[in-house]
Amino acid sequence: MDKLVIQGGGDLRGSLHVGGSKNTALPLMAAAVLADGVTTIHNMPVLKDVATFSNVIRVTGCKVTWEPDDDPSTPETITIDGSSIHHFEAPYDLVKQMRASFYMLGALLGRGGTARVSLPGGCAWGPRPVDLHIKGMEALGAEVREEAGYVIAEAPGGRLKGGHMRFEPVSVGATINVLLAAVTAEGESVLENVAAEPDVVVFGQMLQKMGARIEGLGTDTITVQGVEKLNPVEFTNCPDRIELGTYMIAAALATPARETFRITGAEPEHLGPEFTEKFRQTGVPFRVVDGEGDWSTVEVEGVDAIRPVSVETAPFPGFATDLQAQWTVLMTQADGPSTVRDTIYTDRFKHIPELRRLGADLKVTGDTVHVSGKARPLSGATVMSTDLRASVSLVLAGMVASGETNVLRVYHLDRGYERLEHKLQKAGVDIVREQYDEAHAEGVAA
Ligand SMILES: CC(=O)N[C@H]1[C@@H](OP(=O)(O)OP(=O)(O)OC[C@H]2O[C@@H](n3ccc(=O)[nH]c3=O)[C@H](O)[C@@H]2O)O[C@H](CO)[C@@H](O)[C@@H]1O
Ligand SMILES: C=C(OP(=O)(O)O)C(=O)O
Repeated sequence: MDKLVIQGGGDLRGSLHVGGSKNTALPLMAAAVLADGVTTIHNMPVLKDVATFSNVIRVTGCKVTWEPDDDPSTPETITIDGSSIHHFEAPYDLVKQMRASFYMLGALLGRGGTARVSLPGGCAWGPRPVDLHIKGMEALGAEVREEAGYVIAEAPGGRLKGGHMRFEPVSVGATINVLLAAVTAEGESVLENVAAEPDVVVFGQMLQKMGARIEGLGTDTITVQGVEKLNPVEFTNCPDRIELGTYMIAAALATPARETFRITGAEPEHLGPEFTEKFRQTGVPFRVVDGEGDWSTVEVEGVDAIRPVSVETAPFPGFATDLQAQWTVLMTQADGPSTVRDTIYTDRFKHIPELRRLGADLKVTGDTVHVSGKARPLSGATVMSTDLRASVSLVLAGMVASGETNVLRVYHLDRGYERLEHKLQKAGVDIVREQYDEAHAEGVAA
């Protein structure tokens, strides 16, 4: 297994580059399965999750070509040839590795009217049900049953029918899955209380380019007029908004006062107004300037003092739950107490005991973390990654802690941050990846 070893207290200087969005890349890949031909997607991140999903798609007989290179600043291109699809299944061994594999339910139903997809496996935190995904397929006329850990769905007569579905609560994944199925259903579908995250909007735009008739992207109601088939296209993925938010927080934490740190390849609009406003309230100056090509550069200026700012997560345009763990670390360096509340995943706090090991003064009551602020400085320790965003929060904390921090189980981090240690090294952070034998490591429970 790999761990990251960080010598904390150093400065962040220069720039970091944002890669293609993970949470958009995965539905874009699922969309490609709907077309009988070769779809090309640019600006793909080189991530474990993209590799896993490529394998999920390969099981169906579709050909996936992906040749990542070693330079994280150059975007990658993936091609998915849907013409040879013949096996309408997503097996447990792959689906258990990544929850978004469940998008194959909508993709396979939409493409062939039949799907056998494993239920997603163990969760990184609390319950993450898929009831809305299944109800959505039923609303489109699918006959769905569960058998031996698999969801088996059939469209009577081989094609789904338009239907009505209201999502409660708002769900990114269920909106995507039901859209995948609805675009080729016969007739009109009305989807209410849908997610408006940029991941969903950009995915919907690719479906439109493929010939889907969709209205209402980015609002709370989407209407679809089903078409018989979709065409393969060439499409460009958007930058990763969570990576951008993470780097803005890193810059606020570690850029020397009055120096400017640059985050390139960004799409700041995708962060949403709530994050931007809360970041502004911390007193850390930032501005958006033109960048290379289609994307922007965000310039963050280092400060002497960070103001405490409480946040509460909410569906887009609210504060993203995928940024709350990183925000908690930012608030450990603020000049006073604050709270971080997660209303989407009310128990997404597995990073808290680990941050406490670094000396952070944090208390959890219900869905809220109480952060005491900078009064208690952080110092290096060995900590364990438990999920993707938890693990990057530990890296951020390690960057500001005095001494050495060892972040174990970084395979979680590799799901969503492309070559993070290489990027951080270039920006002046003393961070290295090392192999370790967890079972025999001193002081580490297996
Ligand atoms: C691959 C991907 O894009 N993952 C993101 C996606 O996850 P994911 O799509 O799994 O998250 P959802 O938006 O579905 O979850 C939102 C809420 O809906 C609930 N729910 C969801 C589905 C369902 O069938 N029933 C139900 O009750 C969940 O428990 C949660 O409370 O959105 C989350 C919320 O922004 C992010 O944290 C994840 O990074
Ligand atoms: C939680 C995340 O992904 P997933 O939904 O695939 O677990 C994430 O991207 O932060």
